[in-house]
Amino acid sequence: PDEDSADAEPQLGDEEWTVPVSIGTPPQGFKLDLDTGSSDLWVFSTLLSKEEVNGQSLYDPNKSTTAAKMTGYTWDCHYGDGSFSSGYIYQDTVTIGGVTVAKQPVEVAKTVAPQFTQDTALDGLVGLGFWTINTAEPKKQKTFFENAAPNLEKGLFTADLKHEAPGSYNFGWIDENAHASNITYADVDSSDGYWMWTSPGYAVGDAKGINKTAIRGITDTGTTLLLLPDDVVDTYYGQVDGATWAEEWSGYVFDCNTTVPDFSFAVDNGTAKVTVPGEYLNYAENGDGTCYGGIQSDYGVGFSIFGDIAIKSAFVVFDQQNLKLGWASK
Ligand SMILES: CC[C@H](C)[C@H](NC(=O)[C@@H](NC[C@H](O)[C@@H](N)CC(C)C)C(C)C)C(=O)N[C@@H](Cc1ccccc1)C(=O)OC
Repeated sequence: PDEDSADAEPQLGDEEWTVPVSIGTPPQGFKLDLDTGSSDLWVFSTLLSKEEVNGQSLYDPNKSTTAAKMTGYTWDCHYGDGSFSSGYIYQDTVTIGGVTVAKQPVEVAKTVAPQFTQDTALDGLVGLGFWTINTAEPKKQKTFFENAAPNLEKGLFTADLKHEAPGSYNFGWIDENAHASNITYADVDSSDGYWMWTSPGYAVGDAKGINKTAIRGITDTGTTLLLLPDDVVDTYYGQVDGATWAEEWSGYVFDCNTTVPDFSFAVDNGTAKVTVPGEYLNYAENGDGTCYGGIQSDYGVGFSIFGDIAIKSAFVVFDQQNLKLGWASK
């Protein structure tokens, strides 16, 4: 079907993926990070002081004939990585991958954290979580997808991120050519507003069976790494020669020449599993001959996070209509 697809460009060495988004009339173009771990659509704007802008594209509602200020509304985001952004809200026409939503609440940034100012690769976020964690006041607003879903063939979207290559997000349809195996679905618990699910277990390297231990976590396209419970992380690095937890990097590191084993997590009752190649788990060079692992601890978050390192190892279906999360190899 001519349903809709948005190419996702990998940025900064697979740290984040952005897609082209147009807002307003005439359309103003932006590179936004589709983030299933949050539910606010916000964009750098002309309201920002110039010290907080570093080349990002700025949305100017005064230049859009379809912009309408939502008087009295504000928004205020605080992310798990300590970053933040806040401002006012306009309704305007938003188009992503051929899907257009008129009157989409567009949160315009008046303040952004230094992490965002420094991140020249993105102009804002498109939250694809559930509206219950949208931060708009006095009334929470629906996400772009929740507003678009009624006009889509299916109430789902898919993420097909790739290692150091452009990926794609599709809205409303499943591209059967994009995945190799059957799609195995897990139940989603949306009560915290995230795409929360439970993996029944994991395996390190080419181990045949799985260690049966429940891993409850969210699938978050906006988080780069794979953050797991300490016992799983310790078991994994127990099989990585010379891996140690380094205070200075506040994480597990190992010699860059180390062969790093695959990591697999089970879906459903363990019948299916997703294998993250060891190559993806040697995430980044620290510059001193040690490399930073793609698997790290979820300590302090309260749940695990299946971030981009896991997502780019599979074809993922975010089925909001049936509250299911589908995983397939590709
Ligand atoms: C803006 C609000 C959204 C929903 C925010 N979401 C998040 O922080 C989740 N996703 C994080 C984002 O994907 C982030 N990495 C995107 C980049 C570009 C900033 C985390 C939990 C994996 C959140 O839950 N914030 C928590 C604060 C928090 C969360 C987790 C850990 C610590 C602190 C909050 O505001 O709760 C009311």
